[in-house]
Amino acid sequence: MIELKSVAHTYSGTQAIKFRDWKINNGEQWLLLGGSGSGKTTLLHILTGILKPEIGKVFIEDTSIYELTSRKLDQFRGRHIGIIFQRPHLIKSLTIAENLILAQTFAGLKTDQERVTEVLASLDIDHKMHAYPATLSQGQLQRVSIARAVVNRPALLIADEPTSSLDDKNAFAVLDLLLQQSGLNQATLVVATHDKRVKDAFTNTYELI
Ligand SMILES: Nc1ncnc2c1ncn2[C@@H]1O[C@H](COP(=O)(O)OP(=O)(O)OP(=O)(O)O)[C@@H](O)[C@H]1O
Repeated sequence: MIELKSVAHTYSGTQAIKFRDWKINNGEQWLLLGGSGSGKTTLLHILTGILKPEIGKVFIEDTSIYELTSRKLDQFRGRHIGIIFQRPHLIKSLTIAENLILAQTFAGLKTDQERVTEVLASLDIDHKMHAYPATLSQGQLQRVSIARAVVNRPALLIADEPTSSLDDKNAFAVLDLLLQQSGLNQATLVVATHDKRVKDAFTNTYELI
């Protein structure tokens, strides 16, 4: 379960952004909606352990994440949170498989080549396992970044604007993959977007105003 309790944040020189309490049960799929400047990125950073809110608490699987030491929080993030950015951030000098193995190592986990192959196969991209990122298409890179996000079986899978730069066909294809992967890996899914096209795919919505 993921819980946001009495969270608010103030950047220096700006008004406080207050976030409604939010309880997400395991396996649920949520849309985080909000217009430009409403605080979506701020909230994603708070949820993913990147930004400690000025006040309030964030619990992931009973751990109050901002009470961890920074080293423990880094490992916790690697193990329990998978993030998919709008554009894939892969290491160019490593192959696709090596990029996924690095994600395991960063999380303090043992290298598990079988899991890497399994995840790449579930996204139909295992044939590119030994290729370098520069040789893949954008759509293929997007699938690899989903694979990297789920490789450690995170409790929470977060996607930040995964569809807004895509045409209708590709936007729905990426959305299908996210929903499918969150189901396969029993991960809670939060998709942050201002892309109203994806609204119907979710029953749960947390809206920032
Ligand atoms: N580092 C910062 N310093 C000061 N103010 C900031 C900082 N980051 C964000 N803000 C302000 O906090 C508010 C929320 O910003 P945030 O980036 O979370 O919004 P958003 O919903 O993600 O917007 P968008 O959809 O345009 O990316 C905005 O008013 C923004 O100007």
